[in-house]
This record gives sequence, C-alpha cells and structure tokens, in this order.
Amino acid sequence: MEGESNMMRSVKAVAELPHLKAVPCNFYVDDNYSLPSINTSSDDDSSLIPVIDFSLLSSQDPHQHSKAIQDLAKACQQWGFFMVVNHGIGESLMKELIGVTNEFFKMGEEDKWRYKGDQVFDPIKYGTSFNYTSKETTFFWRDYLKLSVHPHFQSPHQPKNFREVVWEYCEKCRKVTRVLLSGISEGLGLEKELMERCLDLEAGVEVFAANYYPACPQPELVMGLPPHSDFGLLTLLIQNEVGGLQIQRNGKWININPIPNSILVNTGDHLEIFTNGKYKSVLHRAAVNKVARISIGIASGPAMNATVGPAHSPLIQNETFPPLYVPMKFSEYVEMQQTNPLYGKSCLDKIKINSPSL
Ligand SMILES: O=C(O)CCC(=O)C(=O)O
Ligand SMILES: [Fe+2]
Repeated sequence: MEGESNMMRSVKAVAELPHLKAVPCNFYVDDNYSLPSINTSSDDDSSLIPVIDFSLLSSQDPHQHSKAIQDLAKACQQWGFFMVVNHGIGESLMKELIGVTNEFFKMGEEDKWRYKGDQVFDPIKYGTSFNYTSKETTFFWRDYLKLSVHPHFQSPHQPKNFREVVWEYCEKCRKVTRVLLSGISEGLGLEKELMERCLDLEAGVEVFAANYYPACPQPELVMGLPPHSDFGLLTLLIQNEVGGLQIQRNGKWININPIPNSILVNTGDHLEIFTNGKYKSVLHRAAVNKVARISIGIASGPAMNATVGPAHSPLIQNETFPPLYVPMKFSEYVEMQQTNPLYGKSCLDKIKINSPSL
C-alpha cells in the first residue's frame, strides 16, 4: 500500500492497521455535517415506524386490499420510511446475501480495487467514503460496492456464489418493488399504467449498493454516511444485526431498529418529484459502531432515459397545486447527485421551482 493515496486504501484496511487506537483526522466529520449521536434518547420512536404487510397488498379480499393500499399511502405521506413484512423473500436468502457481501469486503485490497470504476455510470464500482468522484472534503467511515443490476445485470464473479446470490436477491426485490409501486399508484388514485408508462419501469434502473462500515475505535468522531436522501423511487434496505441507520423526523434523528427479517423501504427523490411533493424523500444517515456493520440497499428508479417531472394528472398537478419541480432526465440527476458532495437534499433543491405563492 505504500505510496498509495488514502482514497486508494479502504476504510477496512485503515481500521485494521495494527495498533490503531484513534481515528485518522481526515475522517473527522467537518462542520458542514452534524455529528451523529448513536445514543439519542429517541430509540423508542423507531417502534412507531409503519409496518406494511406486503401479502395484504395482493389480497383477494377487497376490504383487506384497500386497507393495505391506504396504509401504504399513509406510510409514504407521513413517514417516507416503512418496514415491509411478509414480503416472501426467504430469511436464508437474506442471510446468504449478507454472508457473501461480507466475503466480498473480506477479499484482499488488490482484488477489491480491481473493481474500482472510473466513471459515474460504470456498472461495477468499488470504493470508499461517499464517492471518489465527488469533491468531498470529509472522508466517511464506509466502503461500498455498487452494481448496476437492471436493465442489465452486472456483478463481480468473486467471491464464490456472490454473483448467483446477488442475482436471486435482486430478482425477488424487483417483484416486491413493482408491487409496492403499483400499490402506491393505486393509493394516489392514478390510472393503472401511468407511472409504468411515464417512467418506463420495464427498463427501470436498479442499483445494488452494499455498504461496509468497519469497526471503529472512535465512532463518535466519524460518520458512515452523511445526511442524504436517495435518488430513484424506492430503496429496499437490509442490514446485518448491527444498527446505525438514523432518519430525520420533525428535526430529530431517530435510530432505526428494523424488525428481524423485515425490509426497510424508503421513498426516493424521484417519487417526490413524480408526486409533486406529496411523498417526500426523507433525510437519513449512517452512524458507525465499535463493531462492523453491513447494509445492502436496492435502489429502483425510472429508466435512464426517462425524463421525470410531476405526473401529468389533475390529481398531482392542477391550478391549486402547480408543478414544483423542473422535469429532468433521470441519468442527469443521478450524475449530479453522484459527483457532488452530499449536503442533505441539495440536489432536489436545485430543481425545485420557487413558487411565489408558497
Ligand atoms: O447503511 C444504511 O443503513 C444506510 C445506507 C444508505 O442510506 C444508502 O446506501 O443510501
Ligand atoms: Fe440512503
């Protein structure tokens, strides 16, 4: 590793340096970010997060179905984060996925850096901190692997079984996401095919994003991921048994402790745009711990070429609710978000229309 820059060394390698007792100062969180406090007093609020029973969305009983659709609509509007249970993805597959992902991060530095992409849209990108292409000044305590898994599936061929397990998990997640999006459309009262057609969901982008937050000797000084919202429509997140995710609600950071085997879902910037601000994407961040944490998100969005603006429906934009966002090509939005430092919802703010009446 001698002679290589810090950005070419994973945080895992830094964390495992012999005798490391203190965090190197380039990881100290700078003043632009507030420090995460792991021991917030708000742990209990996590239990208020809505729980959606996925199986009821497809219930043949009209009463159960419409109640599930209403619950989903309420969760999107009031929280932007919810836990999905009875999603049909087996516990063993989820465990296997965490296992092979852990094996990936355990590979030698050289093996991992072979997957370092050079461009935002490289289909396989291993890296460290937020994103090596951004002009960030704070280094975050996190290594990552991002794979483009739809419309074309891309994955490293190592470690053993990694590719197969990721593929199977992504296939299952895609189905869950599509049912959720269709339920969300129904809850908004939109014509059945409108979202699918406008956003070209058949060719929708899906990104597998694995985060590895190594054990940290001084977790209170660093941050795993700064406050941000996700691009895309929905993100499906699972984690190993270690906590760290926090979401912002009413100005307070809430620790999230998901129900075992549930999938945590959050609404993304493009659902906010499409719904003209009715369903807002939510700020979240990742604190780190004295033990290693893994989280895996599947972010789903429109097709790369789709131009996303508020839906053309009188239910979404009308004289009382004029469009609040400038339509933008999805790929351009992703590029903007991935090549700039992350400050909260700064990307979304760039395309917000400042309506004089608001
Ligand atoms: O690690 C987590 O829980 C959050 C990860 C996250 O927000 C992301 O990858 O966008
Ligand atoms: Fe996120």
